[in-house]
Amino acid sequence: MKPFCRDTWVEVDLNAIRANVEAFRRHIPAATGIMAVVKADGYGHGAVHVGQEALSSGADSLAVAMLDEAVVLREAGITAPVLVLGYTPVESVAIASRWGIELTASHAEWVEQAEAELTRAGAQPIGIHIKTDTGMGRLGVRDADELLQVVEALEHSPHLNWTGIFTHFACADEEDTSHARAQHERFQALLSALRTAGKTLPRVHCCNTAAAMVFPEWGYDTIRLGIGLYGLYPSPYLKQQAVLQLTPALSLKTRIAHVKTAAEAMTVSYGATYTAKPGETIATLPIGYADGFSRLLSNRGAVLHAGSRAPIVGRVCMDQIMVKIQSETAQVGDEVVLYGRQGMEEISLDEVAGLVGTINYEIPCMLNYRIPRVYRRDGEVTEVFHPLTMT
Ligand SMILES: Cc1ncc(COP(=O)(O)O)cc1O
Repeated sequence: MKPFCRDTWVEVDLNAIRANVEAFRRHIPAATGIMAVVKADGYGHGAVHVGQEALSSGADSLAVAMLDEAVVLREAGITAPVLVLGYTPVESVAIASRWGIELTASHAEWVEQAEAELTRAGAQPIGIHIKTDTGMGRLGVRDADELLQVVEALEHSPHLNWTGIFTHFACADEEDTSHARAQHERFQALLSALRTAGKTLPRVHCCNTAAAMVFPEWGYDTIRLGIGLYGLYPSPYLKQQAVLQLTPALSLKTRIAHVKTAAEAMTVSYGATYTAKPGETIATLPIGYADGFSRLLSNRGAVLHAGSRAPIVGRVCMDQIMVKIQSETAQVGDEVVLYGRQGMEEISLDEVAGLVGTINYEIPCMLNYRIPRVYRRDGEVTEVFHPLTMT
């Protein structure tokens, strides 16, 4: 039995994941590692499968946003180092200890509370990376005094090992590099302050995809590779620069569920915002905004059928969309590409992001539990994972 009962699915090309890791491997210094960022369920691609492929392709650790995401990786049998990049409530630190997961600290009080919690729980020690805020304005210590307070709190915490220090760039994907350079200078000053205070530095990291592309020499001990792992560029500017050749890993596909040719003028979908002319062929596809296919694509987006673009007509519904098919021979069951390539045509995540007024990062992250993920290697299906039925 097919593991899913609606003909709409994501395809993830594991060869592309491997190729993207190898492209960065060739670009960054040999001594710099690769931490594959698989938060948000691997940017919608599937954290476990992408994490495993990244680790077998040259990455040596993984990163996620929250502890729950890290536990999923461990429950799937992944034993590589996993870092939680976001804030973890102190009440949960014993879970990190149980699964051997590294956490991020941004202030000394959290360290003291975490130590007390681990002592209370009789837990094993965990690794801690200190986050420094050099200009992202999100999490992290802001100056050398704060940083030294966190280091000293860690030095007085038998259950917390200082295993890393990092910062995150806000503008490394932009043509103007002044903000990124200023952040890097602040980061270097913080590292110098630690050395002056006689501290031995643990793993140091700062680069996201954009910084790794533009400033590979800032790789330090590891880069944190997110969007580039999935074959997407951090910005239109860096896509145009094409410092690296990346291969998009995700496609979104479906099959025609219904097709008709208008005998006379015919309105389509809620609000009757589109009127098909006599002779136009309209196909109905089983995907909608409840799947994470944006309603902003109503009367704006397009799909690929028989190697041609077919415009979305009428409003995107919760579970279905309608498209104006070019070919006379369209049939129920024909494959349609919503994101990705078909023949010589492509609908890129960049194009879709532009149509809905967001960035390419958000588009795959929106695809939710209703859409099964089909993994392919060398063109063959290796596994199907359906979040709706396989929890
Ligand atoms: C702290 C942190 N680090 C790294 C990333 C990955 O960024 P890209 O997807 O742009 O590579 C995200 C993030 O929040």
